[in-house]
Amino acid sequence: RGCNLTACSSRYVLSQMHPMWQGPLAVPGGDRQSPIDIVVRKSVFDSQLKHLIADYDPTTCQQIWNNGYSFLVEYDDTTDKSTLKGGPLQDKFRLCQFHFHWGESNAWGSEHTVDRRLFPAELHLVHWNSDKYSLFEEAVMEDNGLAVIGVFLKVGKRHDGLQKLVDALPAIRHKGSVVEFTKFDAGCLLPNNTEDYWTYHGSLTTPPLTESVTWIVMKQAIEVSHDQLAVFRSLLFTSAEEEVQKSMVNNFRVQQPLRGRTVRSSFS
Ligand SMILES: NS(=O)(=O)/N=C1/NCCS1
Ligand SMILES: [Zn+2]
Repeated sequence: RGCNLTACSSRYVLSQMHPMWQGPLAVPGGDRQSPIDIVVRKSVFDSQLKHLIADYDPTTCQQIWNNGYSFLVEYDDTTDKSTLKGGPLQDKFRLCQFHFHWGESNAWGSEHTVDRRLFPAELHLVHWNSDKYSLFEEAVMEDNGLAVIGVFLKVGKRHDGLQKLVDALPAIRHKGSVVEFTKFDAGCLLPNNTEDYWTYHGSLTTPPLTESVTWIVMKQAIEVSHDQLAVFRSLLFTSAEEEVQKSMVNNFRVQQPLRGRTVRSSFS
């Protein structure tokens, strides 16, 4: 169970596609696409924004796999055991998976930017609205269906919580490989400061690119070591059968027009 990057039919014409995970350049009628650049001085402080309440149960962690775009850690989302509430959200959202986007070098890799500042990688914790819908696949099509927390990664000290995940990557080098991965607390990947975030209405950045996401982008990055990031780059886009192996790097989407949207901040 749990959602994944591929388990949804994309309704966009393939011919408009970039490399598969880029999605089409312009989504037909898309006026709330992601990712975007967050222009700090144009963000609007909203005192009504609450604390984020992430309550993740490590026993709901099930597997880690390479889906050919990224690697994802999937959670059992058949009950409300790992949930996100508060922040900009009116409802309770269930954690279904998390994954990352990164570059071939530490100079770039994140999908969102802050005043054009790029980070070497970005974590996405994907949740769906379990107050209103009963499956991810349902929620993914609805305006208020999803909530994704974005956390920037920067190069610094080793992240001890991340290491368990890094150690599992060699076993899922190829597209389509999956291994059991349990008792992982996704909360350990959140920054110490979860009070300060930006939030805006946007879309998934990989197919189906649906405009169903309340984005919550944390102001504080987490630190990971250079070597930990290097292991991300040892993954492959390609399956074991393919002749030409392509390293899994630069799996981020190009930034999308803001189209008049307001980015709100939880801090002034
Ligand atoms: N990168 S993302 O989290 O916005 N895209 C997704 N597509 C399907 C599940 S999450
Ligand atoms: Zn993502």
